[in-house]
Amino acid sequence: MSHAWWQWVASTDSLTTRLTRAGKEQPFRVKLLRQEVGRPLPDEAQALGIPLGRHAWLREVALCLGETPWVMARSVAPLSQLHGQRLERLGERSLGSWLFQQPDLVRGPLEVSNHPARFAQARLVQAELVQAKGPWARRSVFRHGALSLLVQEYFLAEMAEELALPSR
Ligand SMILES: C=C(O[C@@H]1C=C(C(=O)O)C=C[C@H]1O)C(=O)O
Repeated sequence: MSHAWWQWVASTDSLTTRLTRAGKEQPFRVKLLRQEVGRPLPDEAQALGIPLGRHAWLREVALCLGETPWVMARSVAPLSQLHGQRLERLGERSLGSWLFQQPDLVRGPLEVSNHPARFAQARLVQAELVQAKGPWARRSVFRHGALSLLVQEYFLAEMAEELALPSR
């Protein structure tokens, strides 16, 4: 992985904040693609340490600068661990704006994938505006009290283009 991408993929602070800064004069926007209760995919359930088939809150967004999606994201939280956080009310506010306000927040290790296209398409709604293609994907589990929240992020080729990042 190039150093330029490492600065993004390995960062553990708020991606929302980084994107907002990198986008300069372009406005940062969370485009909500899908938010529902459903069953996590097997590897998502495994990452969360929950049995297969348990219901979870699922959220898929495109993180955009101006009209261009730079990152697609899919987040998963076990329904049984949600007590009053009202995450479904986030709408187009960034999940990070809530997460990084939690004083007890702990972020688990980052997993990185360099085959995100296949990985992403199996998960993300095929948004009419973008096929989730890009060089890198990452995910980690955030813990806040009894809540575990899996956040998966797919860095898109458009972001590489706009920031003149290397292909990998
Ligand atoms: C975890 C963060 O929140 C971002 C915002 C998301 C959302 O609004 O659904 C999903 C993934 C993250 O990239 C962050 O900003 O680091």
